[in-house]
Amino acid sequence: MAVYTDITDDELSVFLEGYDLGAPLAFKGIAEGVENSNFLLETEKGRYILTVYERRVKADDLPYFLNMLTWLADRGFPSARPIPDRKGATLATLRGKAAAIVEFLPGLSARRPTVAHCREAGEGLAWLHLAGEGYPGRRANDLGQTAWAPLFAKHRKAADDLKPGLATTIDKDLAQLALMWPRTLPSGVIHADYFPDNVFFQPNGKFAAAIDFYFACDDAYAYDVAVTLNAWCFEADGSFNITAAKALLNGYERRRPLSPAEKEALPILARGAAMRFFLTRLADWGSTPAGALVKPKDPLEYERKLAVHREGLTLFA
Ligand SMILES: Nc1ncnc2c1ncn2[C@@H]1O[C@H](COP(=O)(O)OP(=O)(O)O)[C@@H](O)[C@H]1O
Ligand SMILES: N[C@@H](CCOP(=O)(O)O)C(=O)O
Repeated sequence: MAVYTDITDDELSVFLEGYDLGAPLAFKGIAEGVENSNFLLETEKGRYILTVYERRVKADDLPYFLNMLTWLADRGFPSARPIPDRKGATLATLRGKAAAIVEFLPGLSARRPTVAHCREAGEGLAWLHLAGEGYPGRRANDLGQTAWAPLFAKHRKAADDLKPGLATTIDKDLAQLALMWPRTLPSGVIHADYFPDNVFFQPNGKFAAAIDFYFACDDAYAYDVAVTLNAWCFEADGSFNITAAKALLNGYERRRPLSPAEKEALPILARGAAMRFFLTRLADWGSTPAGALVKPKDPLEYERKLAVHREGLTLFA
């Protein structure tokens, strides 16, 4: 359960006095998620999500994320609009930690994404990329390719503990990725964590919304597509579902056609994207705060995806 910070009823009432949202009617912690503490908040004015930022989210980055959410919502993209307090600020402090209230978005995530979900998710991602164009905020991808080797250096032992000999394999992967990484692809605002739990669908299966923009940054659009392919198109048995992948790409291209260079780069981008999530999961393995009741995500799931990409993918005939 991702509730690291507990908020009492009194604290909530005092906090809400700063907003024009009326009195609280219901307030409960949300089990899903791993990064921040999230609460479902119902007030006399409506339903909201209260987030207390923890762990990886740097306070200095919060204006970038919150202003982006406002930017996207202003352009009609279905992301959660931040709610300003009575002074117009969207960033607040609660229990000494940064916090924000955002709009509650209806919709359900797909626990077992189908090919149709993949197509819709792909289209939603392209919509997000287009809606982000012109956003004036800048944030480098601090989990981009150049960050991987230094991150892995701190966790080599954990890798060998998980699977003897894995550290040497990862070293070789990192060297190849550094040599082959594309650096001139079209770039802009990317979500960078567009996993099934961060995408909502309407009851008719249509794309409804995207949440959890706290890894968003400037990077190649096709890298975001690669992160998404990895997150949505692998089967439980570890095989890559090419039909789902083609549907995802087809959905994406309904709104934003990929250039030949982007298509050509997808296999190496997908390998790098698998490395990125393997590494953060490896770093989290065993370092989850006591009492948070959060189950760390399995690094080996991404090590298996990495192994598939080592063999190379054929996405376009
Ligand atoms: N704007 C929102 N509208 C509706 N539900 C939300 C919203 N934001 C978060 N949630 C709920 O909270 C859960 C955790 O949110 P998320 O941002 O993914 O957390 P974390 O950053 O900790 O991973 C989501 O799975 C979803 O159920
Ligand atoms: N998607 C990442 C972990 C981040 O979790 P989220 O709940 O913020 O999406 C992973 O699977 O490793």
